[in-house]
Amino acid sequence: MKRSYCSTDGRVPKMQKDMVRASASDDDDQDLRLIHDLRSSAADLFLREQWSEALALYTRLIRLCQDQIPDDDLNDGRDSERMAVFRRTLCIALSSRAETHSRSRDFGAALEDCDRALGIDGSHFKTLMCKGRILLHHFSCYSAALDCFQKASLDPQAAGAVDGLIKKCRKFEYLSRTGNFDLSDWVLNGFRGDCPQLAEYIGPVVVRKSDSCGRGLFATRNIEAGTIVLVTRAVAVERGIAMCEEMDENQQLVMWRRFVDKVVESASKCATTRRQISALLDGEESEVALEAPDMSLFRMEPERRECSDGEVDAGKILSILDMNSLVENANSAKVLGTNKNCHGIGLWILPSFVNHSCCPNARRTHVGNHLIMHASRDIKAGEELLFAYFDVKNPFEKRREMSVSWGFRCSCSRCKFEESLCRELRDMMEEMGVGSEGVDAGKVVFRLEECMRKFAVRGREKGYLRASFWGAYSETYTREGLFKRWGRRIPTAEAIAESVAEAVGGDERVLRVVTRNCGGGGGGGASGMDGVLKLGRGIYGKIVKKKQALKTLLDDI
Ligand SMILES: C[S@@+](CC[C@H](N)C(=O)[O-])C[C@H]1O[C@@H](n2cnc3c(N)ncnc32)[C@H](O)[C@@H]1O
Repeated sequence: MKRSYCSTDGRVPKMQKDMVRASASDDDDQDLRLIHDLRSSAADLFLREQWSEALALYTRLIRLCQDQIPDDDLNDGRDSERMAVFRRTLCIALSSRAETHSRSRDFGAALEDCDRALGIDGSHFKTLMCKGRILLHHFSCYSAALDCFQKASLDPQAAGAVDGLIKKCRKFEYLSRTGNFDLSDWVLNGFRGDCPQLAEYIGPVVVRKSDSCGRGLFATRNIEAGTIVLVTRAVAVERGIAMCEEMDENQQLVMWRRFVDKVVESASKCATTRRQISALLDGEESEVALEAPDMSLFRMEPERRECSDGEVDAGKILSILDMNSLVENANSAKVLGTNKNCHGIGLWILPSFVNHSCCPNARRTHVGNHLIMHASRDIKAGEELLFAYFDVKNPFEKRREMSVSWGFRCSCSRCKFEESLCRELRDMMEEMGVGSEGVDAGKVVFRLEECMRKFAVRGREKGYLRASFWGAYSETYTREGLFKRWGRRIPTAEAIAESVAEAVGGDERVLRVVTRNCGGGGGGGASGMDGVLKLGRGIYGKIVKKKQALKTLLDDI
């Protein structure tokens, strides 16, 4: 609604001019009053956290200002006083609407408004702060966020308030480049206070086609055991506290529903999130036909951002979540800083491309809503990084059942080896009661070791079979009576733990066997301690640099 005060030929008679001036100034007063009223009502709604109502008023205010500013007057320097007021008000209204969008978690729309406000006033303090915070906390664009805060710091309003954010951007930019994370202080402090804020980090990994399992995550260079390869925040996580150790079915269902709603909401508010989610495998399609996405999909660069509300197919999301969501408390994972009865389920995009193996080489640690993935064994360049989707310290048949319940038949090197065990060895194992219920665990261990000697099973394959009958080993080494009876006739707990960890990766149960068997966290002397620390590195990765922090984590087992 742009008003013209001119007659068709452009000239206005004197009397008419006076009348027009008077009515224009009345109109002006009215417009300014309306603007003032809208601003204060919107601000009031904002303070009361009534986001959608506040958004509606800010949108009216923005339209009103825009209608007063002729198109060619934007940014052309011909500013009348009146236009200057509208432009200033438009900038403030856009900035306030950006803040409101941000509070209602519509970060894409918030950024669009920030950019429009900064188009009017490139040094607008409130907008620079809003944009910087969104880029830092939501889009993980640390350099772009730093740029905003540095500009904001020149404003007198900054008064040192920006220094902390500038420092944080610099630190996060460094972490996202190097992966040099260290949670030692938080661990040594007994996980007190807020959990550490982590930067997004994509290490030496790439998504590409895997030979037998659709797409997978592969190492782009040799990776040493313990190295962090990925730190990434969840699209959404839902948690609940179990009354007993496990959640009942009803609780699980409620948690799942809330989780699905959160993912759908995130997807509906951000096009990048929608694109990332739709690149994941869903139960309906064949993974053979799926292409590996470009790694740029996982980096939220500012120029790739095109966020806005959009349609989401909730049915498809549900099917994707079925295949890709991860529970935090799993044998292949460690949750730091939460109560043991707290159970969480979440969706992390890049880790969703990690396939399963019964001899995995990667593990995850959960800190807040972040997933930290590390190599649990040395990994060669070009090798696939693999998680254990279920407890792989089980015999072959049991693992086969579990992989089928996941919808696939695992054909990892360990499954292939155990499937192809020669008939005689299998018969001998069966005959000796290896793996049967009710058989003395020490005897099972003793007999299995005998069998492997007889059939010259060596190295990693020995570790595979030991891991398959881990239950018997664990019982034998931790139950005093059993250990007294069999201890001298079987290998030491450290030797078994090392062989199992080499073959299929260690976990807390393996560590517990070593520490208990050697009489406490120190293990048996210096070499025992070295073994424990090595196992600990495999389980926790290099998330704590200080040895004392690692010892604290191990003591907690
Ligand atoms: C979370 S997705 C892993 C990424 C998936 N391969 C892709 O292309 O997106 C889980 C699915 O991958 C496949 N998968 C994972 N590990 C496998 C394995 N060891 N053998 C066969 N298929 C596997 C199964 O279809 C499983 O349901």
